[in-house]
This record gives sequence, structure tokens and C-alpha cells, in this order.
Amino acid sequence: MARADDITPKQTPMMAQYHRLKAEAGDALLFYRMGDFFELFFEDAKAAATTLDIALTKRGEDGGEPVPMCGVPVHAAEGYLARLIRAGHRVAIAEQTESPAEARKARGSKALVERAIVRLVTPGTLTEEALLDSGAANWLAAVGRAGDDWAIAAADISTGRFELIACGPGELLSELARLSPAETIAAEAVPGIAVTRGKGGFESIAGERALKARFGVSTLDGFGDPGRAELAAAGGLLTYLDATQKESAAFLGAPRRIARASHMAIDAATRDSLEICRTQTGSVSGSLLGVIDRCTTAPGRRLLAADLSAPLTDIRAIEARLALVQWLHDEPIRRTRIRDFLKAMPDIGRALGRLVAGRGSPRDLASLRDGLQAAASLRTELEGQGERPDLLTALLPDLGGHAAMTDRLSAAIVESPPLDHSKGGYIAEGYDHALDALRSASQDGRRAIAALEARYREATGVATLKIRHNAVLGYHIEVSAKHADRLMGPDSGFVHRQTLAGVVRFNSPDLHAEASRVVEAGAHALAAEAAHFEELTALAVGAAPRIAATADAIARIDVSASHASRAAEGGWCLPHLKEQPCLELVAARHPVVEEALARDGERFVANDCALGPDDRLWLITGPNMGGKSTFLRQVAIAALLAQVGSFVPAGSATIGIVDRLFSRVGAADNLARGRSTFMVEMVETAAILAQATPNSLVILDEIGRGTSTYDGLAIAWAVVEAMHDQVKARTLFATHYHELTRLADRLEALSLHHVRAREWKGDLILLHELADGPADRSYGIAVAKLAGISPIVLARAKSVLAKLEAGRDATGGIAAGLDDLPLFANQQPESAPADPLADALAAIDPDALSPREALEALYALKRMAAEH
Ligand SMILES: Nc1ncnc2c1ncn2[C@@H]1O[C@H](COP(=O)(O)OP(=O)(O)OP(=O)(O)O)[C@@H](O)[C@H]1O
Repeated sequence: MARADDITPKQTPMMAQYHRLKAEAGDALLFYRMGDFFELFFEDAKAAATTLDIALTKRGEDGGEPVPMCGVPVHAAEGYLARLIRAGHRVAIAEQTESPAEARKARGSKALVERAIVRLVTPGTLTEEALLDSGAANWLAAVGRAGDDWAIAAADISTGRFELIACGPGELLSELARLSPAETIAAEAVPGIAVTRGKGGFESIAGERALKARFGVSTLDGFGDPGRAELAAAGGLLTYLDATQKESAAFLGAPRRIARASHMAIDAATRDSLEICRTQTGSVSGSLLGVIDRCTTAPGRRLLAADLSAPLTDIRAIEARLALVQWLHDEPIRRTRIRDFLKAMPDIGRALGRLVAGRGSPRDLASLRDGLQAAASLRTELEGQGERPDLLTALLPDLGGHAAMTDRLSAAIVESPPLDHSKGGYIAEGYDHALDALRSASQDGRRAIAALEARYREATGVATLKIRHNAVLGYHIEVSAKHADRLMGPDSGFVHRQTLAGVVRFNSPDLHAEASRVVEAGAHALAAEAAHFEELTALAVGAAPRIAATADAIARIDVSASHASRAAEGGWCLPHLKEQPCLELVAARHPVVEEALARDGERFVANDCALGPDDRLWLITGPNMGGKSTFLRQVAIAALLAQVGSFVPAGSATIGIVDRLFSRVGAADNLARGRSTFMVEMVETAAILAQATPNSLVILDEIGRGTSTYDGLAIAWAVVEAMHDQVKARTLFATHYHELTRLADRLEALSLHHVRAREWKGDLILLHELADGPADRSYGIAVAKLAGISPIVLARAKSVLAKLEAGRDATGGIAAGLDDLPLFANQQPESAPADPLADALAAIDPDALSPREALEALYALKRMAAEH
């Protein structure tokens, strides 16, 4: 494709300008403004036409070649932008920076209109409603580094959130997984994640300077004195925001330093496996978030997703949240009243973000007016409630304090203003008398024009004469061609302007005078409205931190009410939190599976779980489809929900704070990263063994499948031993290797459990009920029958199984001898006895045997000899 430095003498000035802008836009698609369209050319046009499914045309030539082109109308650009961004493109917007008239005046009649890139639209720097998911934050994350230290600076400019997170070794990926950024930038490639190259500035000194300049401070002490890696990340982030937002300011609140230890570490694989905010296929519905979300506001939904991504580890902070949930839970009438207030709340967080970015509309001002008013009413309602939990009392001040602004906005903005402010009509009557006068002048003018029309009809005798308006002629008189003669006379008082196929158009001095009044008053009125809009926007921007605090308070109350409603619907319980690593659940359920079963009219079987220092590793066996994975997940979800500050789907729950949560259940192939299922599982297991602590909760499902039985069993065996003896985390381990149950004899904090099943008249009945002890058998063939495998294949499988089992009974099976294996045996296994018969004989002490025992020993030796 042609580049800026390829400009040839043959190139038109417009193409030269285009190439200059395109060089600046780099790999972003260039939206080149031409009148009412954004046009795309060359490769950009081809890419956009494919993604948007719009016609690819050609326009002129460049270097002798026709130029591919496509375009989108400016008024509909947002929708097209959304699709391009979702398809992974970035878009540079080149606007006209002067009008054609200004260009002509300044540089002659053929002058080219000046254009400049005013914004680079990237996934992490969006503010438009149409481009954003209202229920999720939209993070831009910058990864910074100083020596071996890593950090993330993350900004959601749609709401002004700004976080700095220092990451210890191995924590970077799980923190990025928590944020799930729309866009991640870094100075260099970062192993394990897809990053966009930033625009520089990833140095601590540059970061410090940029932060000080941005927030007008001379020291960073007020921001908790960020470390060098955090400063480097902040530097890269601010540089990128400047480069993409150009003159518009992105909304950024003061940075909050997030201490890593303040929330539960959950890596990306665990998030996928537990389907916390999205299912493995990417949808919210069917995820944990999807089944617990009862929020009524968009800020609430975003906070709920953020909370679920980062459960707390501080008991006091969790209990403060829980107290508010309980307060709302225990009084249904109070809850309903409060939720009614919340329902009326527009998304003030994002409205504010757009206003700060200079992309606001009168409707955003109306959202602030309505939202802040509703917040004030909610505050009055809450203040009227007798006893309140501390968290709520702390939130109350943030709900109010905007009276002056809401009064002003109520007086200034009409009830439901238009989204587009170019045509005016959003400033309310009575707010500005001068504006009212202009409007009435323009109205008087329009009335006078209507009177003129009546007068001209009478004077000319043309009853169909009309006074019309268009962009080219302005106000004019129009008659059909056959009546035109009556107005053509030199002293008719009409001046001919235009003859079209069926109509002829005229002007008149009177009409000209009235029209000028209308146009002038209209233009002045528009300008007056625009000035008010600017002033009101500035007012809102000046109060941005306080408005953002109100949005946060609303979100917290909404999330608490959501938890309370969900708990009331499902009969969930208030969890008790402890510092000690325990976990006791009575009658726990998996909320997603329970809901899915309920839809089919089926009942979920609740189960108990009790882990503690003396019994911290549960080994769970039982048939396929028996409910092992579901049980594992529901225990992890209970801990997660409790630490989020939610009630828990159980009869009762006592949970010792979990510092890290690991789940390897139903690991999927990760072919995209070039790893097989087995490889993924081993990599993830290695991560758990390295990172889990005695305060962690680990759930592992079928470790070791996907390789040969011997290898798989050996690995599973060694992992269980390591979890028990070295890691000492609370662990649930589901397996089909019955041989592992032998470990119960040696590992004192390991206990055996199974999901129950029964065979009845040849059919398998899965009870989904957890019981103590190992499963009696695997029921694999019975499950295969349930799945519809043909009777012939089943019959054959049964006979193969019978043979295998006979062999196992004779030899002790694949686990024969494992009982004697010393723990963590590094030594080579002893060489196998050369002759078992001789060994057995040698082990007999004839003097110690009774005659009867001697006879039995003789029989045993005979049997052995026969088998040999
Ligand atoms: N406690 C329960 N109550 C009722 N139904 C359940 C329960 N647990 C699981 N189920 C049902 O059984 C199905 C299979 O459960 P799950 O995947 O947990 O079994 P599994 O033992 O892990 O199977 P596999 O060993 O094949 O992975 C679930 O999809 C659900 O419909």
C-alpha cells in the first residue's frame, strides 16, 4: 500500500493529505471525514468492507491505480465503529478542522479542507454507550516493569477508575485475569498474554512526571507512594491515553494502589473452570455472575462483576459487606422500597465519563440530573431507617451533596433532551431570558413568514403557492411551473431564483427580511444553547470526583440488595468467616446446576463438606455423571461467594479465609496455545504445587487422565502425596483411580468419600449424594448404557471387563505393591524377586505353624505354583 513518503507529483492534494494522516494512524483504520461521511481507502477500505459487509467501490486513481474505497455515514458511525472494534480493529478518526467556507476564504476557491486525527479509538479507550457493555468495566491495562518487579496500571476511562497494582513473581497473569482488560499495552512482549505495543513512556521517571502533571501534585505521597514498576506502568498508560485521546481529556480519578494480598488470587484457568463471570463459551448467562445478578443499575452490575473477580481476604471488610446484605435480606419490605429507588437510576458513572471526555450530550446531563436526584431521595429514605449497618452509614454522605447541581440542571435541561445537540432544543424555557427572546423572535419570524405566504397566495391568486426552506436557497417561494408566469413580471415584487422540472422558485425583499430575522435569531439561539451546554458540562466535570463517589455508593447498595434478593430467593445462608483454614458446609448446592435442574423440574441434591487441619484432603470417587465435578465446584463457589460478601447457597457455612483458589475441573484443550489436554493439565498442576499455601483451597478433578493408565495413576498418586505432605492446602481430589484410596491408610489428613449410585433391575441410578468411604465400583459400563451405547458393544465390554477384573484379582492389579512404597520414595524400587515361590517358601517358619496352618500354607504354595 502507498505510504506517506510515496507521494508522487501525480498525487492530488487530497490523496497527499490522506497519506500523511494514514502514516500517522499507523496500523489503525483511518476514518477520513468527507462531508457527511467517513471514508476509508486502500487496504483499510477492503478490511472495513469485509467486516462491515458494506459495498467496496472505487474513487479516482492513485499512482495510476484505482483507489478502493468504502464509507459510513457520520450519523451512524458509532454502530460501525462498534463492529470494527469488536472485530479487533483500532480506528483513527480524521475530522475536518475547518469548514469548506473557511478553507476557501483562507486559501482560495480550490483550497483543500484541513483535517487532523482527533482520536484513536481502541478497545481500551471507549466511552460511547453503543460501544460498551453496560455490565462490565472496560479496562485498559498497561504492564510496567522495574528489574524483576512487575506492575499493572489500569484505567477505565468510561467511569474514571484508575488502579495501580504491584505484582510479585507469578502474580501478573492472575491480576490481569482479574481485570480481564479490553486492551493490554506494554513496552515489550509479555510471556503468556497478548499485548499491544504502547506509545512509550514506560519508565518510572516519566511515569512520576506524568502523574504529577496529570493530578497537579508535587509529590506522590497522597497516592501511597507507588513503587518504580507501578510508576513505569502509569507512565505507559498516561502516554497511551494522551496519544489516543488527543485534545480530549480522558476521565481518570486519582490512582488507587491495590494491595495484591487484599483479595483472593484466582488464576485464569480457575476463572474459566468455575465459569465465574463468563461461561467457557463466553456468555454471561449460565455463569455464576449470570445466576446471582439481581442488580437494577448498570454501575451495580459492573461492581458485582468486579467483586466476583476479586473476593476479599480481610474478614472485617467482608463482614461489613455481609452486614449490609443481611440488613437488606432480613426485611423484604425495606429491600423492595430501596430497590424501587435504584430502578430509577440512569448510568451516571458512564454519563460522567463521556462528559469529561468531551463526548457528552444533553442527555448525559439529564442522566446526571435524574440520577443525582434519585440518589438524594434514596439517601432521605435510608436516613429514615432506624438502625443501619456501618457500611451503609459510611456510604450515605456520598449519595447527596449535589443539590446545587441538580437544581441547576433541573432548571436548565428539558425533561427528555435529544442525544444530538447540534439542533438545539435542550435548554429549558425560563432558564435564560435572552435565549427565550431569541426563540420567540425566531418564532415571530416564522409566524410572519406564514402570514406572508397567505398574503402572496391572495395577491397572486395561486392557492398552491408555498414558502419553503432548504439548505441551499434558505426560505423561498415555490409555485408549480404552470403558475410561474404570474410571478415573473418585473414589478411583481418577486425575484426568480431557480427553475426545476415542475416548480419555479422565487425570493422577495419582505421574505428575505423575515427570513434573516428567523435565521439570525435561530443561529444565536443555537450558540446560546451551546454556551450553556459547555458551562453545565464544566460544572459536572468540576464535580467529577464527587459524582463518581455517588455512582460508587449507588453501585455498592445495589450489589448488596442484589445479594440479599438472590439469597432470599434461594434460601441461602449467611456465612461465618474464620482465620483458621477450615471449611464446613451443610447442605450446599451449586447455584448454576441447581437452576438448570429446576428449569427441567428436577431437584438438586444438597451435600455437606467438612475440611479442617485434621481432615484437609478429600479423595472422592464414584461413577461418571455421579456429581463429583459439581460437588468440587460448589465448594469452591461457596468460598468465593462468602469472601465476595454474599450469602452462600447452603444451609450453613463456616469458611476459613482462602488466600488462593485453584480449580482444575474439566480442563479444556488449549489447542490455540499449542498444548494438548494432558500438557495443559500438567502445567496447571505444576503451578498449583508451586503456588498453593496452607490457606489455599484446591479442587482437582481427574488429574492424570489423558495418558497411559500407569503414568496417570503414578502422577495422581504423587500429586496427592505432595498436596497432603508439602502443600497442606484444603483439597478436594476427584478421581477414577480407585487405587488411590489406598493412600488413606498412610496419609492421616486424607479421607475417602464417594458419590452414591445404585443398580436397580440392571439400570444405574445416580443418587448425587456424597457418602463416606470409597466407591464400591466404577459403574463405567452402566453409564455407557445410560448414554445409549448399543447392547452388543456393552455385552462385549462386560466380558472384557470380567477378564480384566479376574486378572486384577489374581495379580493385585496395577496398584499391586504400591502399599509398600515409601513416601516420596526417591530410591529405586527393589528388584523384583527372582522366584516368588522360593521367596514364599523362605518366609515360612515350620516350627511356628500349627498342623492346620501348615496344611493351609501347603495349599497356598500349590496354588501359587499352578498360577506361575
Ligand atoms: N447434587 C446434584 N443433584 C442433582 N443432580 C446433580 C448433582 N450433581 C450433579 N448432578 C447432575 O449430574 C450431572 C453430572 O455431574 P458431574 O459432571 O458433576 O459428574 P461427574 O461425577 O464429575 O462426572 P464425570 O466423572 O463423568 O466427570 C450434572 O450435569 C447434573 O445434571
